[in-house]
Amino acid sequence: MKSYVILNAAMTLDGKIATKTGNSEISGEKDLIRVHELRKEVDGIMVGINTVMVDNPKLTAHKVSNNIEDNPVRIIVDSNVRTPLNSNVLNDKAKTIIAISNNALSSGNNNEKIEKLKKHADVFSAGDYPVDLIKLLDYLYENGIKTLMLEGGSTLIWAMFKHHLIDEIRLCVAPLIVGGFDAKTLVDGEGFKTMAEGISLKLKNSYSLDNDLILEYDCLY
Ligand SMILES: NC(=O)C1=CN([C@@H]2O[C@H](COP(=O)(O)OP(=O)(O)OC[C@H]3O[C@@H](n4cnc5c(N)ncnc54)[C@H](O)[C@@H]3O)[C@@H](O)[C@H]2O)C=CC1
Ligand SMILES: Nc1nc(O)c(N)c(N[C@@H]2O[C@H](COP(=O)(O)O)[C@@H](O)[C@H]2O)n1
Repeated sequence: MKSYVILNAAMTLDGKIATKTGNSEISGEKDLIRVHELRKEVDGIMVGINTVMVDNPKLTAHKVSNNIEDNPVRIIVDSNVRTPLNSNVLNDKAKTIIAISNNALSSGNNNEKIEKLKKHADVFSAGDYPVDLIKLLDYLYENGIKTLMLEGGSTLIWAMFKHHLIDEIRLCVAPLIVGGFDAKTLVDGEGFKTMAEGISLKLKNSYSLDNDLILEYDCLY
């Protein structure tokens, strides 16, 4: 069994989830409240290590609650043990799991960093390289994370789609165009070769929040 995964992200009308400089402040205040209500509902929230390095997010429900018990378990997918020790995700506001690769664990080069991380987080290793997402989701489910919010970024979202691990999408489309070859889109990675291989979606809800459009889809596999 694996966790039920909800991908939540904000993108510009031209499909970017950050500008070429990594600025990702896209959606309006009402959408951010929606995001934090969702964080409060789910058991876990997962991001890739680049998101931690670029945004230094807290990944708590801080806009809607000060109660630590409302915060989801934070999961960082970090094959090479790059999580900075002063990251907000290592604060005491919620439990954190750092998922690393078996290669990073067995090389011996990261022992000191892993010991330091273990003072603030659980460290779980799966897959030689990169992190085996299927094993990770099994582990999360077995450890009580039945619902998991995936917040990004583009590389991790691609890997999760490639393995058919995303069940639902909640997307905020903001009325903005930023362009840029180097600006991250909702899904990057190597991509599928044909439309036939693409993930089919079923639109199940759409509504406006001030100037933002919220789209909700089920993934059909
Ligand atoms: N607008 C929005 O809703 C959001 C925007 N962002 C933006 O996304 C950008 C970061 O996205 P990316 O650079 O694509 O990085 P990412 O956050 O997706 O992290 C990717 C990294 O995760 C690690 N990783 C470990 N195992 C992996 C696996 N099995 N598959 C894939 N990756 C694995 C790799 O080191 C990989 O480089 C930032 O600029 C951030 O601001 C991030 C979250 C939400
Ligand atoms: N849905 C959404 N809309 C935006 O406008 C955003 N900027 C994001 N970004 C995500 O939120 C993280 C910051 O979270 P904290 O408030 O620090 O907990 C950021 O890293 C993105 O994951 N999302």
